[in-house]
Amino acid sequence: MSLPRWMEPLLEAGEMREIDRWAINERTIAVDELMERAGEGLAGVISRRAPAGRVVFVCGKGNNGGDGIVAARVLRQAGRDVEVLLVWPAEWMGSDAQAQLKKLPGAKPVAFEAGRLNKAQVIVDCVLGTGSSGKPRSPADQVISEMEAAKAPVIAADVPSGVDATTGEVEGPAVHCVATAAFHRPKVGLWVRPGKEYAGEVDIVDIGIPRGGPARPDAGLIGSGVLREVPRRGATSTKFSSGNVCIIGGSRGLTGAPAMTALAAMRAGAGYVTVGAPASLELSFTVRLLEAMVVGLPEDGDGHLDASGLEPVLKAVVRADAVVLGPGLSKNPQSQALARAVAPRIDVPLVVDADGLNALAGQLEEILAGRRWPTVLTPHAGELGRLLEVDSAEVERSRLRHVREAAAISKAFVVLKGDDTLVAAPSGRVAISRGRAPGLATAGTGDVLSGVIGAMLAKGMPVAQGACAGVYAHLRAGQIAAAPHGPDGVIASDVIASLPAALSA
Ligand SMILES: NC(=O)C1=CN([C@@H]2O[C@H](COP(=O)(O)OP(=O)(O)OC[C@H]3O[C@@H](n4cnc5c(N)ncnc54)[C@H](OP(=O)(O)O)[C@@H]3O)[C@@H](O)[C@H]2O)[C@@H](O)CC1
Ligand SMILES: [K+]
Repeated sequence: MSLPRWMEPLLEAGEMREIDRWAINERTIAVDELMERAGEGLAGVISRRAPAGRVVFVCGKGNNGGDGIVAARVLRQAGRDVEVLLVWPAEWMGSDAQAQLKKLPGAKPVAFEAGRLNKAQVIVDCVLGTGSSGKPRSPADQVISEMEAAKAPVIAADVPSGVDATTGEVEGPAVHCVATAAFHRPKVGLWVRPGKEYAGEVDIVDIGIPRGGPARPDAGLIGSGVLREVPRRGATSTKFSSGNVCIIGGSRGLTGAPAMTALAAMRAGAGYVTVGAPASLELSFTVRLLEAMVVGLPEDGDGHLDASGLEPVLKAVVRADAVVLGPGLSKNPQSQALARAVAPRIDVPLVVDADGLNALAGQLEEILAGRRWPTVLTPHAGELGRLLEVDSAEVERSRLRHVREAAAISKAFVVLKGDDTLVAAPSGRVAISRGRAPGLATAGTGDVLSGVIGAMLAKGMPVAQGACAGVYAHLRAGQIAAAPHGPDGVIASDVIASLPAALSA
């Protein structure tokens, strides 16, 4: 199935190779023609981003190196001071790259030497591209470390060397680039951390591959078009048709979380919001949430939801169109047992967040197996690690693999939060947020996200679309909240207040 209109496709290395092969074999476009356009495009990116000074190209033996040699020729012909350094002996290079070497005017390429990087105003990384696999091996590893240590900014051809184009994983040395010239389409690894941190700005270079190629990408960026899919209020709307969200959570000391989830759901357009929380805490919600309903639920006498509350919870959610389970729930064993009992019994779309997720740790498959309605899980790396029983550092190393694994096991849609928020479907499809909203790096913004997604699902959006609309609106609200004074000092309440503007754009 092709990606929805609001997703901008990203390619894995294998998919790019398939497209290249198709263009060459089926559309009779010669490799050197593709390489010529890639090199010209790369030269254009260099001219725009680094218009003056010496350009030092560091070229590997594959076609990525060939692209660099074309760009070096184009810039030399335009009068730029250009040097080409080869990582491997010229005779080891692929035939297409060797052919380009012969066309290079001016000084011959020389073997790589770290000292030569000192004279560069800009370094162009053409060592490894989509043909690379695994940790960089010698001599590429040493060269990559030297480029990383050099003072001059680095621009990458197609993908920063050391970054896995398909996964964004970085197993050994890699180069932090100010920009990456992505040929044909950006590769997935440019948008997934840690690879994303190395890619810098991503400039897309058209290399003349026609439409209609063979690859059916399964990953893409969430585009602004997703907000056009959000149902809007109209003349015949009622508070119920706008979306009825019920939030179950809260505990002594953790009343802010469900309150923010509720406010976020309302600001994202839900017309009717209920908070179900420990009975002794009812007043704190009543005074804060003027527009929401509050239902006091059985508790242990110390402000924690009690496992005996299953039936009252099911009663509280009976008219809801979507439920958010977990904000402020706490790790109290009784409350966790309640969450495990409630999750399979909710017959509307369910968002599980925060301590609701911790309740599912290690039992994802069993607990969610009985659900007949879609589920969205919204973990950060630590919570995903607990769900899958792996270290959070391991999740951070391979974010794409782990989010897909959790979605496959749980049959839920999994939203792995971060600057590169990843939304994985059980099918393996992944939608990726562009990110770049540092204002969101503060307490409570996760509670806001679960409320926004809850509102989208309550409005009846299909689950993948609703989750992505929620992620996009939340991101944009984070950017709007930071606009007047920068990201520092943004608090989650500012993000909530910015949601209507984010959704109206
Ligand atoms: N195909 C096309 O039509 C077009 C492709 N285009 C461009 O080509 C790029 C892909 O080119 P590519 O496939 O030649 O591979 P590329 O990334 O240059 O180098 C791989 C070389 O490195 C080696 N190597 C591998 N892993 C390694 C490691 N871990 N550590 C060290 N070395 C390693 C491996 O050799 P090995 O030692 O494994 O035999 C191989 O020689 C793509 O990104 C785009 O820029 C454009 O020009 C448009 C047309
Ligand atoms: K590269």
